[in-house]
Amino acid sequence: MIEVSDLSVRAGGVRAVDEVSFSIEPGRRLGLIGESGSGKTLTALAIMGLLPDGVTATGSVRYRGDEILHLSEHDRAKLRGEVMGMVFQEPLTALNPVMRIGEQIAETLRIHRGASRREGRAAAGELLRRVQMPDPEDKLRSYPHQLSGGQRQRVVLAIAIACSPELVIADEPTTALDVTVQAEILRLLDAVTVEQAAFLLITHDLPVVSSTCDEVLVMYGGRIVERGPTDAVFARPRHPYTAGLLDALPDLDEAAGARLRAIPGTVPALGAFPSGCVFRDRCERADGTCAREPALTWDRDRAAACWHPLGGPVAEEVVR
Ligand SMILES: Nc1ncnc2c1ncn2[C@@H]1O[C@H](COP(=O)(O)OP(=O)(O)OP(=O)(O)O)[C@@H](O)[C@H]1O
Repeated sequence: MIEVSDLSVRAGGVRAVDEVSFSIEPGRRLGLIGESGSGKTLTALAIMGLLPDGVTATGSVRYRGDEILHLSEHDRAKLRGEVMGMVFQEPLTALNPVMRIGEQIAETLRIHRGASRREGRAAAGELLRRVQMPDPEDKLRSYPHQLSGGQRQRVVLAIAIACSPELVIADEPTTALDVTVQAEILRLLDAVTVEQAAFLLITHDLPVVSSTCDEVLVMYGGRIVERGPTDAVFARPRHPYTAGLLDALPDLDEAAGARLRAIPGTVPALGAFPSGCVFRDRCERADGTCAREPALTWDRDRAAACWHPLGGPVAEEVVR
């Protein structure tokens, strides 16, 4: 459906994305991973037609066979609403600070679907329910600053899926959120994009890719250095960079029989832990001695870890 061929992006005099090619088929979930600065965001922005001034793209991006990379801004904006939706890292920058939530969602439907004011408002309420916003009718009248970060990201998601796009791109959709709502937003993204056609997830979070994506692309220095079915790439990484990324994760098999390894220097975050993480309001250590919050429990049959947001891992243990 979306075919990217030899896409290069020049930013600040350098080729930040270097002849990248891949396609996203309907119904597929593609993970784009790689270290900071490897070119993931610029790749997504080039697909969306949202590159900042002075940043230029060459190569080809095709939608249903038609070249879209160099369409006029007017045509790109139309495609963005109708065919592609994007969820950004920081929801505040994606929302208009002086416009009520309901109007922002309804505006998308008015522009792209020709909805009347009333229809737009009714649909906005329904979309807020779909993204599981608490008190959706009240929230329609709120301004972005009156919502929490997680609630704002739900609004961005509602706008992104308002016109049932064929592709949803999410760029680090949970990085800016409190750790306690990250898992919830990811579950929601997963659920709403199941109903959509294709999903491109940009993240540093390998466990999330592992549990969400069918295929994965690994970027390094602007190039794709490895690609393939997620299970195969994670089980047998061929590129040393991918192997290095995977090595940075705690090993659950090891954990089943021994103490878990702490990752030196990492701030505990969802991204540092394997899939199957469950966030609780309070720590759920087996012996019940830890009352810190928030805390993380993962794979409770085999291992559990507690951490404090400022102090790093405070305890790691095997639960038998
Ligand atoms: N507007 C810009 N002008 C100049 N250079 C830019 C611009 N935007 C990005 N770059 C540079 O392009 C390179 C790729 O940036 P990009 O944001 O795509 O990386 P990324 O892989 O998404 O990183 P992160 O995971 O930190 O978001 C980086 O070196 C970045 O500094």
